[in-house]
Amino acid sequence: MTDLVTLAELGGPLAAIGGAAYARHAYPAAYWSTVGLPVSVARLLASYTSTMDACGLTVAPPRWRALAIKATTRREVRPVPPRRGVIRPTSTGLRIRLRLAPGQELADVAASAERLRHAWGVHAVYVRDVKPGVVELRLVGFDVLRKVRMPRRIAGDLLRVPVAVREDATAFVRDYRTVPHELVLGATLSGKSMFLRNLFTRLAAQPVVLVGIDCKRGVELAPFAARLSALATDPDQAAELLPVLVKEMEDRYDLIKARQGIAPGTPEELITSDIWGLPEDERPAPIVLFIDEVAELFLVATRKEEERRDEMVTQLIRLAQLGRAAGIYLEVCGQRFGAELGKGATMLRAQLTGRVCHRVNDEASAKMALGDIAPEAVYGACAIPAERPGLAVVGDTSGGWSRIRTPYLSLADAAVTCRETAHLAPDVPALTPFRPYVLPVPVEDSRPVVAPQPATE
Ligand SMILES: Nc1ncnc2c1ncn2[C@@H]1O[C@H](COP(=O)(O)OP(=O)(O)OP(=O)(O)O)[C@@H](O)[C@H]1O
Repeated sequence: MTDLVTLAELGGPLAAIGGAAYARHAYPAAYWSTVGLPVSVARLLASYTSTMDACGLTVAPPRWRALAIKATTRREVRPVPPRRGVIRPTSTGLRIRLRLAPGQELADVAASAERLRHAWGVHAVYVRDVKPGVVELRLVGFDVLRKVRMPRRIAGDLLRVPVAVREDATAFVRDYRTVPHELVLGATLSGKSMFLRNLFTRLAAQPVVLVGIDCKRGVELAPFAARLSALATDPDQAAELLPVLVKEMEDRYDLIKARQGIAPGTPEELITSDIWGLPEDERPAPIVLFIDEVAELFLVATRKEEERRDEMVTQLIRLAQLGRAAGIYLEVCGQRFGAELGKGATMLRAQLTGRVCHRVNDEASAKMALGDIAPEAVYGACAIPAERPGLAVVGDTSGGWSRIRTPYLSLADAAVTCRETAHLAPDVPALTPFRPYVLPVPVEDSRPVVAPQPATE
């Protein structure tokens, strides 16, 4: 007997939801039970009006309708819920649009999300604004952050890469064109490297220059050597690499100036255009600089190191301030990033618009990542359990935040991707001296080392 459930078998209520999408495909019964669709759809349809009423989301009907009901029937005039659109199935649950009644707003529906979740027996209900007067309810049938699978259909683009899944089952897309620089914070074993690994491998498939500073002697980034255009594995090497990047940025500004016909002496801050305005054949490739364990760049033991530190911090701040227009983006990773790191730390942090905060050891660390952009997100970050590495709270300067988790990606798989995409690394001559040595891949030879000889010879 077939293990499939079709629209016809699911009965009448589903037919009412404009279920063309259901009708076209037959889904395995296991699928339905995982996402709890039959239950929630049936419940949703059967209890829609009463649930909305109980949640305070109904309004009195328009006067003309009340009069018509009174004139034509003996029914009592009951309040009406928001008009419901077609229920659309997704791989994780359902989506449904509601047309709000006059006087209602998104916050009214959002405030009832928890009550709706219980009423319809789903894992979570999320609400988002679609357009004035219309909101979308997203019903998620199970915990999508437990075993992460990236949504299949995501529109990626140059410097726009999906890296994780949000708790509402949508993809978290790292978009360098809108959020040029990002800070990734988290305690040890919280999943920072996994985040960088996912991000790195996604970017590796694009014509983007990838540069790394990994002061943990390269243990995190060295496996990606094949795709890295430059790698510094200690503060000394970083001190040599950063001025080269700053020079590259200045050269790119000169290129933009030359194209615009602006006099060469014009201060860089006055130039509003960027490399994206250049014709494609003249446009330099974008550079993404990954810095793992940024605190290592700040720590000093001697006065001489202090000078070097100050120089590096100044260069990093310049890259963060002016890099975007030159197509240079920063991905800074660390366990803590506060004023105690020293001069320039808070100034640099202020330039890092995107914030990803994994599990942290104390509230102060969460505040360093999220306190200045989304104070409520700090509590979300403090509640991340240790047994869920990779779970993080992501916020940006718009004040919005959400919980995300990266899919598991083994280091070996990431390294293979980097080797396969090595040919995509654009050539930046200035970075050639910093290109990391790539260990040759051991080739398995099935031939015996010593040729067998017959014993009787
Ligand atoms: N999204 C995830 N799903 C499943 N396992 C994960 C995920 N993220 C991280 N892990 C696991 O958690 C452990 C720690 O992850 P990771 O090395 O990324 O942490 P980290 O914050 O970089 O730690 P450290 O700072 O000590 O290097 C690893 O064993 C990794 O496999």
